[in-house]
Amino acid sequence: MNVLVFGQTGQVATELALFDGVTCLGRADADLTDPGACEAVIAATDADAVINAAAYTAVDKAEENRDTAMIVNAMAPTAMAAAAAARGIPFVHISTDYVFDGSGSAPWQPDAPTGPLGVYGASKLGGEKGVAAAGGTYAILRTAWVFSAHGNNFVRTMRRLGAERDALTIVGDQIGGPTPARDIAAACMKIARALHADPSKSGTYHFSGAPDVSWADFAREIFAQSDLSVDVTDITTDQYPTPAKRPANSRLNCTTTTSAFGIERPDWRAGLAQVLADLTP
Ligand SMILES: NC(=O)C1=CN([C@@H]2O[C@H](COP(=O)(O)OP(=O)(O)OC[C@H]3O[C@@H](n4cnc5c(N)ncnc54)[C@H](OP(=O)(O)O)[C@@H]3O)[C@@H](O)[C@H]2O)C=CC1
Ligand SMILES: Cc1cn([C@H]2C[C@H](O)[C@@H](COP(=O)(O)OP(=O)(O)O[C@H]3O[C@@H](C)C(=O)[C@@H](O)[C@H]3O)O2)c(=O)[nH]c1=O
Repeated sequence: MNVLVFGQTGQVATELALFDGVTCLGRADADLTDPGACEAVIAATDADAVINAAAYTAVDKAEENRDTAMIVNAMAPTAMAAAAAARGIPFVHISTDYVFDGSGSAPWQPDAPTGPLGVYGASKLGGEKGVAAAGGTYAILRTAWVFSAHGNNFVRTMRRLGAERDALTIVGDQIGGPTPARDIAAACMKIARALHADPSKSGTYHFSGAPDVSWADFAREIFAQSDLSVDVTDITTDQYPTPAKRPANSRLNCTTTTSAFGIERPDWRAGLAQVLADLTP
């Protein structure tokens, strides 16, 4: 199957590029600040499916760059979904746990009420709504806390800070499932194939790594597996002020992803070991 991917340099796009039949589009091929250009690329493609792995992902910066975040994360995916619908090919769109308000402690079901706390989450929710309303075959795959050997992510941040300091304070009251980018790429490919065969599987799905942990415990595991001796102290969200609010409860219930596509939650600790091996020269 030939698959057109928006995104080239990002964590998930880099992993998607490793699959046969995938063509990745960078900014020079399709700039998401120009939704019409994204639409035109799909109108001209002979691909069997489209995956959108590009997004404005700078959570704090989005607070002051609302317009760009909205165009890239809401308007561009909406235009892509319309173009894919017009061509009759499935569209897989990646979204985020940050569409939820983080209340409670139960894992969020895909049809649970949304309530983004910041601009990034609101812009991603706008994209979800546009994709679902476009009338084509689609999957919205919400994931969380993505990490890989390249790009910006918590693992690389912790490795950098851990090399400089012997003690860190990390938020311990935000809980979620760290997710290896490699597993997200594999899930997107499997879902694209399944939708191609059976459009009735269209809908919103969840996919995150297991077990759920706090950022502080995620950091502890990163240091343990890296043989770095760093003392991690839990702090509360209030003690780590940021421009954008983050959800306290980012747990995602992924059962419908397993029942519809046979995709299980990956153990992120194994994914972390792979990523650290890739990072070590
Ligand atoms: N990172 C995370 O922790 C999480 C991510 N997600 C979602 O997963 C998906 C993939 O995220 P991830 O791989 O981490 O993303 P990255 O932040 O690693 O990469 C973002 C990608 O989007 C591209 N991009 C940004 N703006 C534009 C633009 N205007 N035109 C063209 N390309 C653009 C970037 O290209 P360039 O290098 O040119 O800027 C880059 O390739 C996104 O939908 C994200 O919202 C969901 C949950 C968690
Ligand atoms: C660096 C650092 C961060 N933190 C906290 C801040 C925050 O609550 C948490 C994670 O910080 P980050 O800024 O790396 O994570 P953040 O950019 O918020 O990550 C999010 O990115 C977007 C794209 C998503 O879609 C989400 O799923 C999620 O992965 O760790 C500390 O407590 N101490 C520290 O020293």
